[in-house]
Amino acid sequence: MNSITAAFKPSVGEAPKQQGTIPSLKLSDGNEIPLLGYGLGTIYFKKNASSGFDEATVSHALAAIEAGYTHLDGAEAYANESELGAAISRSPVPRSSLFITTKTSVSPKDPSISAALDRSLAALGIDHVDLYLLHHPFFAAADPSLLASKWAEMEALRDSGRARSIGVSNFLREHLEPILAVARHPPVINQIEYHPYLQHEDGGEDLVRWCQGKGVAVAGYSVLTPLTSSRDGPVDEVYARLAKKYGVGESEVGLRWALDQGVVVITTGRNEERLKGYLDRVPAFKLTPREVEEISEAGRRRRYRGYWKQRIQEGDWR
Ligand SMILES: NC(=O)C1=CN([C@@H]2O[C@H](COP(=O)(O)OP(=O)(O)OC[C@H]3O[C@@H](n4cnc5c(N)ncnc54)[C@H](O)[C@@H]3O)[C@@H](O)[C@H]2O)C=CC1
Ligand SMILES: O=CCc1c[nH]c2ccccc12
Repeated sequence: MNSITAAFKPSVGEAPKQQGTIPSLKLSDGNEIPLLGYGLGTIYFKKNASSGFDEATVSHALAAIEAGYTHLDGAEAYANESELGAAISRSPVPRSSLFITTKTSVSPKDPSISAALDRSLAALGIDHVDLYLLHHPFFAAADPSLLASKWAEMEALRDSGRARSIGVSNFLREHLEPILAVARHPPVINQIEYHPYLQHEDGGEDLVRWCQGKGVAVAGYSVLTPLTSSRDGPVDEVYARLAKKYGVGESEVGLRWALDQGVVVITTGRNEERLKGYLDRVPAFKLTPREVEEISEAGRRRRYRGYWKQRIQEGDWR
């Protein structure tokens, strides 16, 4: 067992973890990231037409923080960084106990990553983010040399202290290699869609293990896809059996499948009971390597991608 999976297993012979406390993973730059995060990308509400500010989003983010989620995942593209900022400032949890991620979509219209981070910090009402990510590699589709040059801009943000850690999202090996070849501060994490129906093993290549082997941690989003947008599939029987065995919900089995591979999980939701249940139950059990593989094996019988399909079809990616 590696130090990552050890960190999220039930403690044996250690002081019991405080209920609702989420263990962390040490990143390659020495900073720590809580293994379970709450995302603001997929809780949509209509913005109030007059103020352009959505109180319902603030309430849900605040409820997540109050439940014990200290890792919050945002992005400039989600257009709700002000709402996340309001939740941060209204919450009783000190800023120093929170881990705030946001992301930039590098666009030809707005090429300065430093200016993008300043906009995000202003909207969030904070002076640094814990993790700043390049949201996707599409900006470099026509000119791959942009991967290294934009990464140098990210490194300057880390040097400035405005981003404590820097990483990428939706990157494949072909996008990471040119960066790893020249980086002073290599990306600490790659946040990707990861679930049993999208295991990134194309052509015998295992992107998750490849990243981890290079010191780039993996964070998974849409981990619960078999229970949400791609239901009635081949993993259902295994989820149901393991949920019964461990006395937990199927969502919790799905989350553990990723965590037990050392993958940080970004989930979300508006159902407070379900979210609190994750904090209570997910750290309290662990799948065996055989059970993880059983889910993976069943998942390989279906292929499904929820995000970024259109950009891939347009040839920005594969
Ligand atoms: N970097 C990127 O390109 C992307 C990042 N993300 C980040 O990840 C976060 C989470 O993404 P999701 O796909 O929403 O994650 P997810 O796969 O964890 O799904 C969360 C949803 O599943 C529902 N759910 C949980 N258990 C269920 C069950 N048993 N039956 C039915 N529904 C159930 C929850 O209510 C919630 O709405 C986003 O908010 C965003 O922050 C998401 C997409 C792309
Ligand atoms: O981050 C990925 C998915 C997502 C959710 N909401 C938005 C808004 C704009 C771009 C991407 C996304």
